[in-house]
Amino acid sequence: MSEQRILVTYLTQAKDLQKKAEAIAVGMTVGSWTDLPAAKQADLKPYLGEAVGAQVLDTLENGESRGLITISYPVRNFTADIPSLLTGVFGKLSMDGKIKLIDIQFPEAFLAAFPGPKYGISGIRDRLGAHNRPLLMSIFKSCLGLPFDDLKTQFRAQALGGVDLVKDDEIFFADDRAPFLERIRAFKQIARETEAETGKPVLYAANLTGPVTDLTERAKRAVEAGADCLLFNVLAFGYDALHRLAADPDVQVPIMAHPALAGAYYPSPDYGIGTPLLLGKLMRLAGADLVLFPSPYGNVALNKEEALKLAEHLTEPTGTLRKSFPVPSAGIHPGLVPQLYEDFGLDQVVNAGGGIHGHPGGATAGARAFVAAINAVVAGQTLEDASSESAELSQALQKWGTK
Ligand SMILES: CSCCC(=O)C(=O)COP(=O)(O)O
Repeated sequence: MSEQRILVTYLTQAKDLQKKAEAIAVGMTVGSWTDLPAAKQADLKPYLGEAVGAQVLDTLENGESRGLITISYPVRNFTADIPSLLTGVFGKLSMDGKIKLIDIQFPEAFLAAFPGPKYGISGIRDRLGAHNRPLLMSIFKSCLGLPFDDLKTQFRAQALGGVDLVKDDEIFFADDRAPFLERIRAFKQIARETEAETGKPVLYAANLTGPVTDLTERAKRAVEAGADCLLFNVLAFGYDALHRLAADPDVQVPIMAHPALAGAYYPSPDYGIGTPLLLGKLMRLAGADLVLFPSPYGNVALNKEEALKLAEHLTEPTGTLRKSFPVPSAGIHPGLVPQLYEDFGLDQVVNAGGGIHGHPGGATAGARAFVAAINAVVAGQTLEDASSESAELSQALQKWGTK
């Protein structure tokens, strides 16, 4: 493991990108190099970073070059966790002028220290018995402050429409009117009733909240209460909190990563962390079974190339890590299902809040419209054709159109 190296790519600008890369390679590892006596150099060499590439993309008006630099770091510099990794390759560097962390490539030995998703795409599909189509998820709109009975009614309505998963709103922390364990038990009972009626199971993703020191215990209690899945605000709690939940053998449920806070990291072209790494590679490494991210077409759209790369990182072969489900989200309505299918394929979760609850016929009709749209695209049918057999889909297309 000690001979292996981690390759890190940054987007930055400088008069001389190669020189900047060399300075970072030293500065982020042993601190100084040329000034060290030979004996000290020999001692520290195994820890020294190395500039392995500099690629100019643009020449700026001030004469500087803007481009990609790649630095290799010895694996021995890190402990097997994401806080060590991010601090080691981008900690103080993230505050040192225009520099954006774009990608990290891991050697097998480093990857092997991370268990990754416990269920992944295949485990979730097995649990639902749904293998040949995108899954469908509905989001509570909203949760905060609502009486428990209203939430039960909302849950039943969504489940009756045929969704595969229902998730809490990510801002549902103050849940005293519908406490975490009580609503897990109540929704489980409703899920049993709706499955008896529709023949379809539905999984409920409950928002896991609380002090970070209590998370594992709360997750275990959720599992004992019958939880199917946990929603988790990974960036707010930190990747390592997800890692520890995913690695715990008693937390036997899939974990769904919400991207809340991601906008504080990725939108700048010059600073922060690129989305494919932030919400793709690192979420999977930390153990997310499903990862929500802004789709390229909705109300908080992500650049399409980045969204596709992000999904690729969640699903491409990576060591022994299971694949995470891409969940392109925000502003999704049934008319977007053909585009979602074209872009993200079979292995995705179609996810909607407003696109289900805003249906003129209510949430059950909204979910049915999505089910009809998903079945249509998988069968190679147009939505227009499918809408002649689904009044709910027809109404949805009238309301939202197909773009
Ligand atoms: C920005 S990705 C997270 C999407 C999300 O959590 C959400 O509530 C989307 O709701 P919508 O009504 O836009 O489907």
